[in-house]
Amino acid sequence: MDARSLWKRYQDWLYYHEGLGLYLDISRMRFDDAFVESMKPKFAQAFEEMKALEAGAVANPDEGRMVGHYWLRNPDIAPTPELKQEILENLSHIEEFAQKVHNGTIHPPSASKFTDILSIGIGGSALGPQFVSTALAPESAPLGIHFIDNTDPAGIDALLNQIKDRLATTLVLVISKSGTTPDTRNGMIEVQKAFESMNLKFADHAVAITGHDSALEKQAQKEGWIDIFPMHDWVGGRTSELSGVGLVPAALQGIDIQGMLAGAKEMDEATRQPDLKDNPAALLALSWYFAGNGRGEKDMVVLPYKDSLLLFSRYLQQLVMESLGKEKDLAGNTVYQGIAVYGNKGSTDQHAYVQQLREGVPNFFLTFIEVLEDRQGHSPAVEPGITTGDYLLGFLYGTREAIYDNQRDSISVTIPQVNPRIVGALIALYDRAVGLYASLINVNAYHQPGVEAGKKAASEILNLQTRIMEVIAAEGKPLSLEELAEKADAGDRIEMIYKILRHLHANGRQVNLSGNLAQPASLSVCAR
Ligand SMILES: O=P(O)(O)OC[C@H]1O[C@H](O)[C@H](O)[C@@H](O)[C@@H]1O
Repeated sequence: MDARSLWKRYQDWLYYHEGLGLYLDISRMRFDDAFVESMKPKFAQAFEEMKALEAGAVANPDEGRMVGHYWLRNPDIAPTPELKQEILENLSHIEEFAQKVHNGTIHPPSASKFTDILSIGIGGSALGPQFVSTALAPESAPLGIHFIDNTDPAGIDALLNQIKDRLATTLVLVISKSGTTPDTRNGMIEVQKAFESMNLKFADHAVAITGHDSALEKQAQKEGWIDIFPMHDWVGGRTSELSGVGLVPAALQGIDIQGMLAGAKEMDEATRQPDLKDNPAALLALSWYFAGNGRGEKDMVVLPYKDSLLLFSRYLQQLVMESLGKEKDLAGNTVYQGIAVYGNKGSTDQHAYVQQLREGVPNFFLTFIEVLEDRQGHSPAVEPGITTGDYLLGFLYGTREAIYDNQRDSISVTIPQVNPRIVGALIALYDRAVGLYASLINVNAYHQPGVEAGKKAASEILNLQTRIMEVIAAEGKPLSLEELAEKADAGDRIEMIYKILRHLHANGRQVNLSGNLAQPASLSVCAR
């Protein structure tokens, strides 16, 4: 297509949201009118399903749950007055709590104010808060935030070392919708021990954000933690940033959570439009469907050309891949659906993998995110009349042109600046795009059966470790791996037994291994 035709296509398909100052350009997705026509019946159904979802239908049939994250930013559309009331009360509770922490009404036993937040959570109980903190935390945030989002002992040590002098003034958020995620429970136990080692009462520093009646809620109540914020079963982890999961840490950092909610609400109104061309989420879903032939045949590469949006791609990985990456569709067909997401940040990534995107395997489509405001304040020239921000613009659009010239498609989202309203709007835009796309491919976007399989397998490995340790302790003399597996009635798990013993040995724990670690059959093990 020549420049003139491209310019016309750009204008024909340009979406602009005046209130938010957000542009969406899908002109570099090379679909034709026939494709758009062919998709209209699917979109009509998708809009119907989305309307029912927002009205309180059980849109998550596999778990028998409603899907209500849109109600969080517009309680008026909640399906019952009780739900509306709960949402409003929870929001007031969050704002009052943050205010009391900021003014010292709520403070640690030995100081007038809390100085730091330690957030312990994983998946949707971490990725949203991490993305928003990186994007929006003010330089002068009243409290700094730190995240334990994994059960890595060294990672926990590194973080605790970082804040050890401020533990006495640290507020701990334990975030877990289920209240039973092992990684989060482990992090909490290690942090509790750190507090106890410094004669600090953990409960005087702890807040729970968790599902009603969860094990975590019961623990927080029993131990008298500072506060508990409820999570509803109709908000999934990956769509929980505008629930207490995201709003409590954001408010504590002095981020304008009402602005986030307002931006999301404004975007939700835009993505309710039944006309494809007036609906930015539908335009995204159309582009994704086209790119991957409705089967995720191409990966979604997300490239924000702004450091503060660094974690947006990581946030989208969970939102997109945990929602769409499903083996079965709603009719029970095996479909192996999904869209792989990766990315980091623009211009930086041009020096990493953009080489492959430009010339290599064409198995992706790019999403550029352009922020019009370069910075707060004046930019010096790095060349006559040229600033660093001009370079960023040049690199973004230069890359867009270079890949398009080599038949690689891209979407461009342009926002005026990174602020709470716009971040809220971006979250809402992708919530809806994923929901519409899920309808187009007929999958349930709101459950995650695959994750349970992983958790189950992990607990079986831990049970095996307990079993073999019991056998080793009882035996009292060296055992070969074969003998140990036999006695533990785990003959088919001998390789895992070897790996468990290798890990214990590497950490100097409980077992003595003799023989050559590289020749497992030579090994014999006895209790330390
Ligand atoms: O918030 P939690 O219940 O601890 O769950 C944390 C995460 O666990 C699993 O990985 C789920 O698939 C995620 O959707 C969830 O965000």
